[in-house]
Amino acid sequence: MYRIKTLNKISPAGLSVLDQTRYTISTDVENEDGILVRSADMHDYAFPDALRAVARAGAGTNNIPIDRCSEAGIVVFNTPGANANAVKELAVCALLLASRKISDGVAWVKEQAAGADVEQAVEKGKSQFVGPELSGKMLGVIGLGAIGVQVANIATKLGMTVFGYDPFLSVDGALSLSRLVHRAMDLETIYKNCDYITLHVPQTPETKGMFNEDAFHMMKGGVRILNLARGTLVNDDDMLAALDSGKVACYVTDFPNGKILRGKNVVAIPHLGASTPESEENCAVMAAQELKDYLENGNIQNSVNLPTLVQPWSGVSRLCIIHRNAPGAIASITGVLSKDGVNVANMTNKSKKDYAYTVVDVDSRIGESVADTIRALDVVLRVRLLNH
Ligand SMILES: NC(=O)c1ccc[n+]([C@@H]2O[C@H](COP(=O)([O-])OP(=O)(O)OC[C@H]3O[C@@H](n4cnc5c(N)ncnc54)[C@H](O)[C@@H]3O)[C@@H](O)[C@H]2O)c1
Ligand SMILES: O=C(O)CC[C@@H](O)C(=O)O
Repeated sequence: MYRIKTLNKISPAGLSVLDQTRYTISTDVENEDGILVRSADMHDYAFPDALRAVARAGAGTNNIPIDRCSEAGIVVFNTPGANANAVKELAVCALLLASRKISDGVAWVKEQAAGADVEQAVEKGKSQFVGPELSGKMLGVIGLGAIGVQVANIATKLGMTVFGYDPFLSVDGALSLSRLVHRAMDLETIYKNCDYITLHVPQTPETKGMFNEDAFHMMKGGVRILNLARGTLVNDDDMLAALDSGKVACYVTDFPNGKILRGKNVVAIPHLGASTPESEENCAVMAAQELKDYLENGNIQNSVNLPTLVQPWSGVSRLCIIHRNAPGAIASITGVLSKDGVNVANMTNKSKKDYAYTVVDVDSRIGESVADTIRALDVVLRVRLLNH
């Protein structure tokens, strides 16, 4: 039986991917083989010995200690694109919330409910909630991944002139991007020209705090900012000052905290970007499939710390070896096999930055003693032996 721990509420459609006769799934299972997680902070999580994989049902993995996982030979998966449509739809809503004073207006109407003549109060008071149209305005999209591309494309259909910035734009991203979207080659172009700016980058050391005093200084007065990516991309103190001075006319964030809520013209959403039944299901199903294929077959797809490697079974035993991406690593592994008289039926090796993964199918059933000898090699971080 594989033991799977869930650290957040995971859609039942995802859990049903894991056959109950082979998987025990619960929030309090111990010494788990795999974890299914959404936004729970795992930075202080003590890894049990059995833990082999963490599957993030979502895009951002900044809640997971990736380096610590890699060193412990734990594969971290995410679900690229599985919630992109949900976030794109919320981004359209956020553009309107940033423009039309809808949330203030709605709250104000509720306050009038106690008064005698709501209709009259509405017609008299509505002028305080006037806000500009999107059509004809300039939008800057920072990060043209699964979400940014969709936001950029749909904004062109709202009549906006769209600039997109992504120095690491993938081939898939480029192919999906509307020809109406202009490519900005630097952030300055976005900051200096855009009336609306929306963030769709991951939290990395480079992007953390990127919206700071210097960035606001370059922006147009009255710019409207959307942040459905991560709260930490924005320096809250600098944002509060920019809101106060009117440099930023409105800040719509999916990541409220006690400090930013005190700012004027802040529209705070309770992290609803991916909260649709459709995207919760997509993410959970994809995460569970990734976990299952890794635990049962050693295949890796959509990992953020290890390479993609899918090998059809061709032997009776399979060694799955996570090791450092170092010269001589493969030779030392095959050296152990030939010394033990083990014949290799098929073997694949792939690397990603400092780490590599080797899958070896062998013709004969081998025991844990071969795996133990490989485990003892300096370059090796984790070895699993699977039998077909
Ligand atoms: N609000 C929510 O519920 C919600 C839901 C999904 C994702 N997100 C957040 O949105 C982020 C993006 O999601 P995605 O699915 O589009 O991810 P993605 O990986 O498909 O796209 C991210 C893009 O950002 C680009 N990028 C990285 N660093 C950059 C930089 N310094 N400048 C410009 N571009 C840069 C990458 O090249 C990539 O194209 C996630 O990392 C997550 O933090 C939030
Ligand atoms: O799980 C969620 O609700 C949010 C996920 C989102 O922040 C992501 O990065 O995919």
